[in-house]
Amino acid sequence: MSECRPFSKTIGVWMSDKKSQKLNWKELICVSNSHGYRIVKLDLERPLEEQGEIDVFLHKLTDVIAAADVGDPTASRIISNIEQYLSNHPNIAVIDPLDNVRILLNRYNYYSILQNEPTFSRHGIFTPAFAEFTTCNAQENLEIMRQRGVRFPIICKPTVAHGSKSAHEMILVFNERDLNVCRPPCVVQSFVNHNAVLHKVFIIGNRYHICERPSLKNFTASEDLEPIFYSTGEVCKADSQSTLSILDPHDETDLQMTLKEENIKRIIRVLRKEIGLILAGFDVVIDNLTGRHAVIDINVYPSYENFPNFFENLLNCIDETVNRTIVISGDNGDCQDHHSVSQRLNGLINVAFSASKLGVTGMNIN
Ligand SMILES: Nc1ncnc2c1ncn2[C@@H]1O[C@H](COP(=O)(O)OP(=O)(O)OP(=O)(O)O)[C@@H](O)[C@H]1O
Ligand SMILES: O=P(O)(O)O[C@H]1[C@H](OP(=O)(O)O)[C@@H](OP(=O)(O)O)[C@@H](O)[C@@H](O)[C@@H]1OP(=O)(O)O
Ligand SMILES: [Mg+2]
Repeated sequence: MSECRPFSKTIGVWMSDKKSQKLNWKELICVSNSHGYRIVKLDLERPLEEQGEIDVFLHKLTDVIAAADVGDPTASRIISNIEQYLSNHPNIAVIDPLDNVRILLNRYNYYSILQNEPTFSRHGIFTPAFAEFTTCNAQENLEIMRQRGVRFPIICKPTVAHGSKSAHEMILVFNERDLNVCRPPCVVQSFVNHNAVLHKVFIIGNRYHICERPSLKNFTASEDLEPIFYSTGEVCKADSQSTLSILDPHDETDLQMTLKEENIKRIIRVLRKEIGLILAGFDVVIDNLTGRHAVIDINVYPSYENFPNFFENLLNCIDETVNRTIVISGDNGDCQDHHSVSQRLNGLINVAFSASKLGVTGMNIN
């Protein structure tokens, strides 16, 4: 931890009550203070100008942006006040810029970014085929699926990826007969059998942590199976014990599938370049037939569960962003360089790893 020094800068923080209650504020304040920052909790109901000067705006506004996008007047007012405030104070470091966050609010948008990434396929990385339904017309939707190569079984996911409990309500559909359970606007995606293992990657700037979670067992298309409704939280949290995660006996004998660390780094680089978030996460499953890595979800400012030294890493990243300074370690040794944020997000240099019982942590991927 850095040595104590007087506070020279202020971090204004806002996140939902749900997220705020999970946050260890004491530790955030302590680590921030040791880096020379004071923490101010912002009240979005009051003018930001009245809440003191800030140097950093650290937020998770997904819920509010999502509500504003569907016309909620309070949320719209809050977002436009924040945008006005940030445009009046261009020197505030925003983690993360609202426009970048918006990209991840829509599943169709971010799957399209992943699908269009030319370097992925040669490294065995893909996003499963997907399509968007905007109406309830089952015949039309079937045709859309055919055109886009989406095959049963499918997972139907709300198009809006964040901002409410309902964003995480999923449906597994096994045949065209049951396509009418899909409620638009939604994205349907081909199901990838992955032996019920989910790899979650949490990213803080140039640092990341990978951990394993339970996931869905293997399925095939079937005329007999009824749709399965589930919420991500019931199946894919560290302590979830869903029967949907119990492999069938014949699945147990399948080959073990290994996560390719190199591929995780490739995905991180692409996300930085195309989406440009400092605080993000994504989920990967490994196709149990081909070993290819499927990116099935990207998240804004996720839970960071078990991320080693989360606050220290966060503050280091904030320091780098505020100072627009990074240490680049390459073959020619360490050097200091000054970059704009976008240049910084595009840079790719060095990696060092430390394995832990809880997962794998990578450092300095840029
Ligand atoms: N294409 C797929 N193939 C196989 N399983 C999938 C696929 N898409 C999603 N899943 C399963 O459904 C779960 C939820 O999907 P997804 O990650 O898209 O939802 P989410 O609610 O956005 O998740 P999170 O809470 O991590 O943000 C995944 O963790 C995985 O178990
Ligand atoms: O609820 P948890 O603590 O598990 O965190 C979840 C987080 O909720 P939070 O915003 O309250 O942190 C979710 O945010 P929204 O999509 O709803 O905005 C999303 O990022 C999930 O991926 C996180 O789950 P994890 O990826 O870690 O499984
Ligand atoms: Mg998600």
